[in-house]
Amino acid sequence: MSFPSGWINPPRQPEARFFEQAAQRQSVLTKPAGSLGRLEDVAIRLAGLQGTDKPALDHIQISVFVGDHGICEEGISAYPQAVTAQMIANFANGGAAISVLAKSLGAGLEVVNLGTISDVEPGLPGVVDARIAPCTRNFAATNAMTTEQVCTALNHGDAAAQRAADKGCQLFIGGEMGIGNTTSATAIACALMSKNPMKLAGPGTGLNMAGVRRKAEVIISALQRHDDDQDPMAVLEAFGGFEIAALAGAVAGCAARSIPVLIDGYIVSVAALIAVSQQPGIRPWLMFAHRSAEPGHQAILTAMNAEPLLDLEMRLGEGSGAAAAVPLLRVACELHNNMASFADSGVSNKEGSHDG
Ligand SMILES: Cc1cc2ncn([C@H]3O[C@H](COP(=O)(O)O)[C@@H](O)[C@H]3O)c2cc1C
Ligand SMILES: O=C(O)c1cccnc1
Repeated sequence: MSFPSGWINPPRQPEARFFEQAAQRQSVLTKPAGSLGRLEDVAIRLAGLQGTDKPALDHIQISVFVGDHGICEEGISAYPQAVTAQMIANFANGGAAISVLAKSLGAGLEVVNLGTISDVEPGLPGVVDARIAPCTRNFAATNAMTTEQVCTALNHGDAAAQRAADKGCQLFIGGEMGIGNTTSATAIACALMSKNPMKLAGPGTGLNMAGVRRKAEVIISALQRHDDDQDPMAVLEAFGGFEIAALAGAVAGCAARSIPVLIDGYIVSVAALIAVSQQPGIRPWLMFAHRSAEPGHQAILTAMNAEPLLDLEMRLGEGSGAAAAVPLLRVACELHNNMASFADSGVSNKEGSHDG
């Protein structure tokens, strides 16, 4: 199997003229310059990325990538691994946070099952069967994934980006579910950024202080085996997981298809960091929704020079933080598209004229 082209080739860059036009429009709307603060930036970003003078968010696609983690053998999560498969049914049955959010936003939702330890009932609506193996291998002992598995997962992510493109997606949100994946994500982040796991490891689903320490120690010893290779492929192979690799493939696939991506919390940000490490040209296509309560998130945001919109102390994942930011993005578009200009409204601008 070959790598998706978005993984190998740099994406097209968004065109400067749409950003410039949108910034120009913001400057003539009936408000003091800059007074809508970051809502102005959001509208300009979306207009620029969508290549339009009227940014819109009528077609939002959410793909939740799911996979189990061998590292759970080390006791690094507060929850049992069986929850991963159980949550697939919960996503499909509408009971998960992201299911409720997607419904309320009118967004498309699909769940990409990359492999779980426990069985998942076949034929659940909205679940894509992309099973690679029941679980990654325990990265405390060996590489989490083979090269082939990483490549397959990247392609599953790219396929999700293609499905989104086929539906005319204006904004893509990737989510994840996989008990143990904050450990995998932390190991990846530490490897890519040469950070100390004692600084980045956090409670995830709710470890106590001793649990967080133990989690950091597991990562420290795995990093020693890994021998400092910061190549994104090597890091994915070493630390997994299937859903994180697929997310990196989806982010790259969206950038390759000129689809803006709204990045969720800790785990999705790590997947974005992998994709950006592989292809720096992906970064302009990403917007960052929220700062997770997971303590390591800020370091990852800083590495990508990202200032997220929200800080609600959320720490769920599933794409929920990104979904929670969508109403704000929509408000930014409404204001941008529908406010009157000084010239149209007869309101005087700073210079006392109406033709601004
Ligand atoms: C019921 C439940 C629903 C979730 N939805 C997302 N996560 C989040 O928690 C997990 C990561 O935390 P850790 O590394 O500590 O296991 C991931 O599945 C993530 O998506 C959930 C966790 C649970 C328990
Ligand atoms: O911010 C996240 O993505 C997150 C944090 C804790 C657990 N699961 C996900």
